[in-house]
Amino acid sequence: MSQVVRVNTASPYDVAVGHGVVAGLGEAVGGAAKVAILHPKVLRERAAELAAGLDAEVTLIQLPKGEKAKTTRVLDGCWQVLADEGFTRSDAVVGLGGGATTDLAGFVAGTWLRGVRYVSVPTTLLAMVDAAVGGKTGINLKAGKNLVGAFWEPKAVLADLDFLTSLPVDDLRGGLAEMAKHGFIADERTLELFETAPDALLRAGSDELTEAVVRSMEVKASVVSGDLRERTSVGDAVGRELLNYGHTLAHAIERRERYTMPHGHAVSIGSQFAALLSANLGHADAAFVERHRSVFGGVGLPLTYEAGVWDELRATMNLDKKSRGGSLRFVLLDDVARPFIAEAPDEGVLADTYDQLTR
Ligand SMILES: NC(=O)c1ccc[n+]([C@@H]2O[C@H](COP(=O)([O-])OP(=O)(O)OC[C@H]3O[C@@H](n4cnc5c(N)ncnc54)[C@H](O)[C@@H]3O)[C@@H](O)[C@H]2O)c1
Ligand SMILES: O=C(O)C(=O)C[C@@H](O)[C@H](O)[C@H](O)COP(=O)(O)O
Ligand SMILES: [Zn+2]
Repeated sequence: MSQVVRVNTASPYDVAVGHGVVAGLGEAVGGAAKVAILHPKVLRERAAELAAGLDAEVTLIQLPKGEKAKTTRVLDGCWQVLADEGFTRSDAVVGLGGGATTDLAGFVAGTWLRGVRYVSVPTTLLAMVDAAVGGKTGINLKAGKNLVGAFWEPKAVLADLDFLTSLPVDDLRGGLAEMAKHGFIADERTLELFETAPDALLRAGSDELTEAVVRSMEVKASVVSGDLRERTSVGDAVGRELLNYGHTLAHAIERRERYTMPHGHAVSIGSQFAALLSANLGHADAAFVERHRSVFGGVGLPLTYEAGVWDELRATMNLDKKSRGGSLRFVLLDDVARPFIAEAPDEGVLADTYDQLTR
């Protein structure tokens, strides 16, 4: 079984999803004479197998694990390798790994010679449904998450579900957090799957997980097709910022944790905060807040965070990309698929909402 989800931006591309779709890598690199495959250590054997199957001179670049790949030092190291190997504008970069790998690899591709062909091969659930699709690439700084980056779209995304069989269950959970987010922002059926089959969603290879993955990719593809560069949120007409639901607090927590908390886990906590804030601003009702707890909590994701650290988190949020001038902006929901932007919410309400989250 394999399916294709189309991303309809100015440079359209396909996301192939199914078992064995990584076999399409040769075609996706489009006749490049040199190909660099960036991958974490855990995928070194798969990277070597894929390299052997390509009709190109392949350079394997092993990256540090997880967020440690998204640094200026690693980025500089990758540029040096491409320079040493003589990569030109007709060559290609492949990101084989989770979202940390695809964020870094996409940025390497987008910046080398001001941009070369990029192919994304996501190998975690989170990367398949979110990070590998949509062209956001970048790295973290000590000052904050994803503060440096660029929009650089892949020529193709190959989401091979076979990779999920080796993924630890906690990494599956991280992907489920972004999928639950996609459910709340746009897709009631996804939420039903979380509510009726949470155990099946935690099992690589289940029909329920495959259905939810494809639905999630469709949500992501549809939003980025309408607003690739995150420019159109005005008043209640919310563009790509919709995909940032739960991320304002999540990114501040990740920074506070020095990027050791998995992104999806932070998104789960941040989404609880977003639901509570919406209720406290008089929008969502108590049942909607409770639905967040049961959907994210039902697959074992965290729902609360430490008391007494609001001031630090709040200061980090000033650099959130949705902020304008000194004002915070939050993407919130009245209900499923009913978004609005909360501009500069009252600071007292924000602090009280955080207090509720810590209980
Ligand atoms: N660009 C975007 O639109 C976007 C969207 C969502 C998240 N992100 C970013 O994605 C990152 C999180 O991605 P993630 O959750 O995939 O984390 P990750 O990339 O750190 O991967 C999690 C772990 O799984 C390992 N791994 C990868 N594939 C494996 C496999 N098939 N089997 C066993 N282990 C495997 C990795 O080496 C890592 O240790 C964050 O940096 C986040 O900011 C980006
Ligand atoms: O694709 C998007 O747009 C998103 O916001 C998806 C998020 O899940 C993702 O974590 C993204 O990297 C956040 O982007 P940022 O612009 O807030 O750094
Ligand atoms: Zn995210």
